[in-house]
Amino acid sequence: MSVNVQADVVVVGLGPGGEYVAGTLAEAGLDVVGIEAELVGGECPYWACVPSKMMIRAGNLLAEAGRIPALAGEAVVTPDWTRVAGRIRDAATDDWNDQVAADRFAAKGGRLVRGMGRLAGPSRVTVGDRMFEARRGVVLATGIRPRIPPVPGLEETPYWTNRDAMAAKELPASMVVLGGGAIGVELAQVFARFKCAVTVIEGQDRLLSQEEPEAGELAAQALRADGVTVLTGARARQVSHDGTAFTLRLEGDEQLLCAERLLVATGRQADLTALAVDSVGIDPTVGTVPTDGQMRAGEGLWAVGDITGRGAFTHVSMYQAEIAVRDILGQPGPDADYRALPRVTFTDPEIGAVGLTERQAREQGLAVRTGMVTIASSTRGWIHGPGNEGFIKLVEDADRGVLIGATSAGPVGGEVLYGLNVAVHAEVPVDRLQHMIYTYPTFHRTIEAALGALS
Ligand SMILES: Cc1cc2nc3c(=O)[nH]c(=O)nc-3n(C[C@H](O)[C@H](O)[C@H](O)COP(=O)(O)OP(=O)(O)OC[C@H]3O[C@@H](n4cnc5c(N)ncnc54)[C@H](O)[C@@H]3O)c2cc1C
Ligand SMILES: NC(=O)c1ccc[n+]([C@@H]2O[C@H](COP(=O)([O-])OP(=O)(O)OC[C@H]3O[C@@H](n4cnc5c(N)ncnc54)[C@H](O)[C@@H]3O)[C@@H](O)[C@H]2O)c1
Repeated sequence: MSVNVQADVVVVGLGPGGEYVAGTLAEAGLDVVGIEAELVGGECPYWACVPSKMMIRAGNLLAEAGRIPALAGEAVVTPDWTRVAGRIRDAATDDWNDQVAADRFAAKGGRLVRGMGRLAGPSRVTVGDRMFEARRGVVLATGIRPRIPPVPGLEETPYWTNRDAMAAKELPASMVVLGGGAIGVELAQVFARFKCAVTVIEGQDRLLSQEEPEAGELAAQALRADGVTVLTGARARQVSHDGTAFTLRLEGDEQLLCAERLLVATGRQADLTALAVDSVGIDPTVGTVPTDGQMRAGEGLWAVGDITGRGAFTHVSMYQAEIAVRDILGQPGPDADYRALPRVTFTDPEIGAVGLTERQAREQGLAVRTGMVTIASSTRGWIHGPGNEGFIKLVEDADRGVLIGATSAGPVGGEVLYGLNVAVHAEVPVDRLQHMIYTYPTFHRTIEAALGALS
């Protein structure tokens, strides 16, 4: 090693989790080295949350215009992807340039090192031929990458991942989306709304298979209403590309699927071998970095964000980052608590959920009561008219009389989720929730009806 650099803290990976840890500790006066292989800010602002939500905002506007004839008159809209691509390039990503974020980190007093960090035993990280030694600790925040399934032929084709989709200057005429999870359903709907002929192939028997069955069914209905072909319980057997188009063969099906583009969205995984976590006694084959409640992964070692496997969401990475910062600064604070973990799939309708699904609760052997009411049956849903699909589903631990899970699907379903998030997090007794005043006529008033339906 030609150089040996000392610092208080070395943060590897400056996505939302690592950038927060590194920047906050630097502001607190520690000498922080932040190592980033690509762009400061990570996946979320450049290839994930932010650009995808810009696409969704645009797609939702088109869909909303389509609802005008039933309610308000005539509207003629002409979808133009160049507006979306331009906004992502100019406003969101600065043409995938992170200078602003790098300057922000430097202004806080952090030292940015560009390159691939690799652990070299406790408190040591190498980048090329440079060795960084941390006096107080190392924080791992390197995120996860697309998991490409071993479908014969796939590796040899120019398939897209989320990164290609976020950078698309124009949309293909047709696309197959492999995987009907969060990425698959969000992007399938947007692309369909911009007149791309989309087929989603999901291996499980429903979309959004981690969520309530009703959520997957609603997502499928919404996608189909936008013209998407949804194939569940389907798996690709073989993929090829002839220089122009993709051809997919499905297991147990002789029919061929052809499309201009193939988006692979079949989950994501960490590359812990590249990070050499074995040098600090962590098994790289486990796939995630185990941590305790203070985000400690070992002596002088912390981990935050997607690599911890506690929910691949920006809000989880930042929640964990806050805990790690406190712990590194020696300040006491509560352990990480994932009982009320919220997530929102930003389809139209939005599908938000918090805590356990009914099935997860039953598998824990709890005495479960559920209540479910559609948004359309509420006054606000009825007033809303077209686009009012959705429901509130509650999961109660009947022995304790508290909600332990909930799904809020509908227009602004992700916003309505907030009240349920508080209820699950704070363990507000159902009896108290049933006796509070719910504003009329709101979407969230459906929660009151769902509480009344608990059985
Ligand atoms: C299409 C898409 C849409 C999404 N939408 C949402 C959403 O709406 N809401 C939400 O909450 N979440 C969303 N997510 C998830 C969200 O993007 C992640 O949870 C979040 O980015 C995780 O942050 P992180 O800090 O753990 O890792 P990342 O953001 O992945 O950042 C890790 C950083 O580490 C760097 N790195 C990796 N290895 C090394 C190394 N060895 N040395 C140095 N640097 C390294 C990487 O270059 C990267 O910059 C979405 C994800 C995708 C793919
Ligand atoms: N709105 C949000 O918060 C948001 C949006 C996008 C992504 N994300 C995060 O990113 C993560 C990754 O997203 P994702 O959609 O890639 O993963 P995912 O795990 O959510 O969904 C992947 C889907 O692909 C299916 N699948 C796997 N292998 C398959 C195969 N060979 N053929 C057909 N289907 C197959 C799985 O059954 C699963 O339903 C999400 O879990 C989420 O944490 C969040």
